[in-house]
Amino acid sequence: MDSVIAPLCLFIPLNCNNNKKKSYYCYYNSNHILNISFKNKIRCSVPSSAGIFNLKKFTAVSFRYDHRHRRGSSSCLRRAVMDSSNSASSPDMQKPKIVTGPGGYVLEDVPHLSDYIPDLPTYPNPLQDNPAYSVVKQYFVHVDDTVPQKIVVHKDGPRGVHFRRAGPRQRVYFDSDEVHACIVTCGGLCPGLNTVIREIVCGLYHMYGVKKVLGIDGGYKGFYAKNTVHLDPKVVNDIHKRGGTILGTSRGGHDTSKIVDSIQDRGINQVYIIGGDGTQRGAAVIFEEIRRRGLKVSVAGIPKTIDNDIPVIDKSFGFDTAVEEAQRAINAAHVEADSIENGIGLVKLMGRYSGFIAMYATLASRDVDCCLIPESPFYLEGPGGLFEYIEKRLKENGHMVIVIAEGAGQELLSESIQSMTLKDASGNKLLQDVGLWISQRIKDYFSKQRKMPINLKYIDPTYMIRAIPSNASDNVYCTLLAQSVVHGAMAGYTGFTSGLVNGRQTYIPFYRIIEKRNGVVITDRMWARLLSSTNQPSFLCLKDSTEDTGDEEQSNQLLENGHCGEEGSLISKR
Ligand SMILES: Nc1ncnc2c1ncn2[C@@H]1O[C@H](COP(=O)(O)OP(=O)(O)OP(=O)(O)O)[C@@H](O)[C@H]1O
Ligand SMILES: O=P(O)(O)OC[C@H]1O[C@](O)(CO)[C@@H](O)[C@@H]1O
Ligand SMILES: [Mg+2]
Repeated sequence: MDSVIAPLCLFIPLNCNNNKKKSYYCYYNSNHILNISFKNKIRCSVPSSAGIFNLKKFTAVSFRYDHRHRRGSSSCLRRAVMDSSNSASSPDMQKPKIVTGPGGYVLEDVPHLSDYIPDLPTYPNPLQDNPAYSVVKQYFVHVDDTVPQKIVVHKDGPRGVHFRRAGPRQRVYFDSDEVHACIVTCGGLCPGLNTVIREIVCGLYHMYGVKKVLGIDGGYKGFYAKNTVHLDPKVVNDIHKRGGTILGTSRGGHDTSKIVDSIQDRGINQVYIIGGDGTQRGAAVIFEEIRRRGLKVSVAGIPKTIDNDIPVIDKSFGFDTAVEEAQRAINAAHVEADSIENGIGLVKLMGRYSGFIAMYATLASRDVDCCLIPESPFYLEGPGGLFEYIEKRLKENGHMVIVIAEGAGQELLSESIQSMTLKDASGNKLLQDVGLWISQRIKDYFSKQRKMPINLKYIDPTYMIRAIPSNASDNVYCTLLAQSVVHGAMAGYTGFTSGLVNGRQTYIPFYRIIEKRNGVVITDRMWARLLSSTNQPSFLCLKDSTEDTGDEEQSNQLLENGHCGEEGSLISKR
């Protein structure tokens, strides 16, 4: 094994350490020369033959100059990656941590700081002395506790994939005084963002005695282009009562090396990243860069998306609040439609690629006659089409309510409107307004082709359902997520997202969260329930629904989520 011992203390020439705000990195180049650099500009080189290092095949390891150990004219570098066979840049480190056991047991484990930094000191968990927690029997989570992804299993089937159970560990990898945490929020708004921020700050402060917490202003770009704010329990005390995020958010602006430079320069060692699928992708590359540089920095994600499109987890926070708020719009649409002859109430709800909000709002409301989502293609004219169904409903009932997700029918829009390929700053496709488009098509059809007077009221509560504070149950959920993520980072886990799986808090490796997008499975029972509640056409001919569509994603989801045969779980996305 090409084992290399770096000295705990390294003397840096005087001209390199005269500014406390600067960070110095040391890289071994291919000739085994130690390069000391500031912001990637090499300042001086020390040949390994100086006898300090015993280097063999050792590349791309970085050290952070630690100002706290500065003594006179000499400086001390933190002991970092020592073993080239286990170095942060080794391909082995990039592989998922899979642990297998008897009966087809699989643990998809999360990375740990000790995977790439040996000999890290541990400390007793300060919670053991906290009067609030010390009375709780078995408060600490057993190291071997894991949570199954599939809870519906057959007698002879494999035990399947598991995730590490979240919660406080007996020993932690950070001394409380050493922790310098930061929190960032990215992507679109979602009810509960402020609650998660509040509970991370309060969790760090009250459970672990951490006093240094920074808020990054305005999403990823805030790391290098904006100011930071100090956060403590007093600052965040009331923020859960407000919608939005006190930190601000943004799309785009993810520059990995600038972000990690900023983390290093500020001496941050716990990074809490709240955001959706794009944000978690960004978090994964930040984690990889941090690991490549061999830094003792935990990177933890908290999944956020109003669209509920993040896989593996039961649901995302703020989703229930959004569905509840959507009820108000649907109710208004129903009242309007019911009060006039041939009234049609049309409500557009969020859901770029996934129709969960529309589906759950429809199911909850019972006033909706037709729900249109991106996962279920539909057509307007001809037998079995939307227009035919609207006419039938109006004749039967005198009014009707339609809910449409913003991503539904986009293929129809691009046929009639010249296709636009505009994208937002994060690269997400900008959608055309399906609500306005379909309103016009319905009006045109009934006035011009059917000569039938209708009264259509279009309600677009898009931003109203995500700009509000979270409701009571989402507040509790946000608290559990925030505390789980704090326990995980303190325990030295990194490169993970904290999420609810089958009702239990878990740590999920980033690659599982970002590998695919979750959507409504239209061959699933939940969609069948919706169809039977609205009585709308499925817009599928019999051939389509019985034929194997070859959509592996959908069939996998059906099996993976334990949907077959499982009844009664309110939190699963069935
Ligand atoms: N593949 C990626 N690699 C690195 N960063 C990314 C990637 N995708 C997105 N990001 C960054 O993540 C941030 C948020 O992404 P995005 O705007 O897609 O929102 P999101 O997190 O998916 O949330 P939502 O879609 O729920 O609003 C942006 O700053 C974007 O630059
Ligand atoms: O207008 P913005 O802020 O980009 O957000 C709109 C998008 O955000 C989402 O709510 C996802 O966060 C999508 O449903 C929607 O398309
Ligand atoms: Mg997204």
